[in-house]
Amino acid sequence: MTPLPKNGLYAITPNIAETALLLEKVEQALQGGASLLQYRDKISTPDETLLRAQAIHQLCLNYNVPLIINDNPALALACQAEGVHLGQSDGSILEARQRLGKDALIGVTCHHHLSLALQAQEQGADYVAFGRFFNSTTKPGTPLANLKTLQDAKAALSIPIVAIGGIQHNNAKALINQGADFIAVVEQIFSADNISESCQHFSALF
Ligand SMILES: Cc1ncc(COP(=O)(O)OP(=O)(O)O)c(N)n1
Ligand SMILES: Cc1ncsc1CCOP(=O)(O)O
Ligand SMILES: [Mg+2]
Repeated sequence: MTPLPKNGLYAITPNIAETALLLEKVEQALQGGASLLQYRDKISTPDETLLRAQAIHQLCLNYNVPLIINDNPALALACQAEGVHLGQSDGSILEARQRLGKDALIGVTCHHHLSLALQAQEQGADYVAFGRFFNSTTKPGTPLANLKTLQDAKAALSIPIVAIGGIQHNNAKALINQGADFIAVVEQIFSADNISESCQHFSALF
């Protein structure tokens, strides 16, 4: 099991129909220094998803980067990923913990609510995620968090804090300064002409 790093860039995969292209882009993100990777896929069939998750996990192992599976503890177990990310409607932390074991990394979406984060921490989450912080084309319309959310969270929580949503090279530093241990990014990484370079720019902010 690759452990959770202290901080850094958390790369999250976009929906990409072609598996070879997805894997190529994931490898470029790993080469660019992403310290955590989430496989998030809202378009593939369960069979495709398993094959992709296994291939992505092999890449992550090569770079010593933990793989987090979005939404789906069963898939995390099947591909032996390091963990799972749960939204507020994606099932309980307790169930995921029972399924994946004590060493699994479990992350939880808390939008802009410190109360949800405190609850998640109490229930054994390994990190909490706040956001979106800015306009996001990947997931528009989710509730907005702000810098005060991060400051309050930093003061109240002992587990790592992830910031997500519309994060770009020019707005990430403020989030890190206010307490984000990880910045989670889809678009500005995976739509870049040079994915590795984009990751290097983000990683250099830590
Ligand atoms: C690191 C991170 N933070 C938040 C989310 C969003 O999770 P969720 O609210 O379940 O929404 P979907 O991603 O499933 O659409 C995330 N995936 N990762
Ligand atoms: C999954 C998710 N949850 C809140 S915003 C978001 C999308 C983040 O993607 P981007 O970095 O492209 O805004
Ligand atoms: Mg989800």
